[in-house]
Amino acid sequence: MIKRLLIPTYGLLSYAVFLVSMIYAPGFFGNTLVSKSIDVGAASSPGQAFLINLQLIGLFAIQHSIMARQRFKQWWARHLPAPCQRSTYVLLTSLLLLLLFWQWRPIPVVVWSTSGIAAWLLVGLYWMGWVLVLASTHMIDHLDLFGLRQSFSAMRGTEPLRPAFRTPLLYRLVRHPLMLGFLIVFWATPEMTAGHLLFAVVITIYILIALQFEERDLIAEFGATYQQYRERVPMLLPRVLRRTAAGRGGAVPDESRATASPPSGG
Ligand SMILES: C[S@@+](CC[C@H](N)C(=O)[O-])C[C@H]1O[C@@H](n2cnc3c(N)ncnc32)[C@H](O)[C@@H]1O
Repeated sequence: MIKRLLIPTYGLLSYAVFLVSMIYAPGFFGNTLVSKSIDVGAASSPGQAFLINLQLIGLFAIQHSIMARQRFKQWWARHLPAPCQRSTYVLLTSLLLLLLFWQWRPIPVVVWSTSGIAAWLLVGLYWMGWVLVLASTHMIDHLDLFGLRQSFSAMRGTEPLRPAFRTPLLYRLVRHPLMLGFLIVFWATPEMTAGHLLFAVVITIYILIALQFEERDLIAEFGATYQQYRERVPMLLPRVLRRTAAGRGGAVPDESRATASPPSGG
């Protein structure tokens, strides 16, 4: 009985910490609404800021990657009740994000700056990125992604259903709309500073690598269904945009094929 109450309480607390980080994030990356943002904070030399910031991203990336892998999940299934696992992952991810927001050092060298209509368009694109992020979590399974479904199943004393493979709406346009939303958020800014650019470049590389591993797991789980999906639907750039780019003379590589062989290991 105690376990049945403790597990959902833990799940709700983890979700609350996640909400705090996700409510703060748009202000942090958009340099708006909050006092400590990506371009505002304690002054340090560019070299020191660079090193501290790299460590903050590194911590987040290491935790996020290790805990998302099947081998790690099998290992900690022996130490932690199954319904708490996703909540713990969400809790640690959110705490590391909050640490990054708090400790991030600005490097205020301006790389590009826009004004007028271009600036407004970039701000609009930035907020569209967040809408894409939020919508995508609901299209896959918001409650499962953030551990709430598992917690409530424990409260009812039932086994949570394994999430099914799904391709609703945005997932018919690209395979990773949630990550596409994040990439838009990190790059769409009217004024790009060196600190912001550092974050955008490193996290983009990280996301592109992490997606190879995620797809490897998805193929292991859903087999031919996911393979066919991969052949049919582009990874991040919708076909209509790729055709436009190709029409303008830009050579657009086929992402589906480019990612056909995920890296080994991990
Ligand atoms: C944080 S979500 C990101 C989903 C996707 N990479 C995206 O950017 O939209 C990661 C979880 O979604 C699951 N997932 C990804 N694509 C899926 C699909 N089409 N159907 C069901 N689950 C999916 C993965 O197994 C993983 O547990």
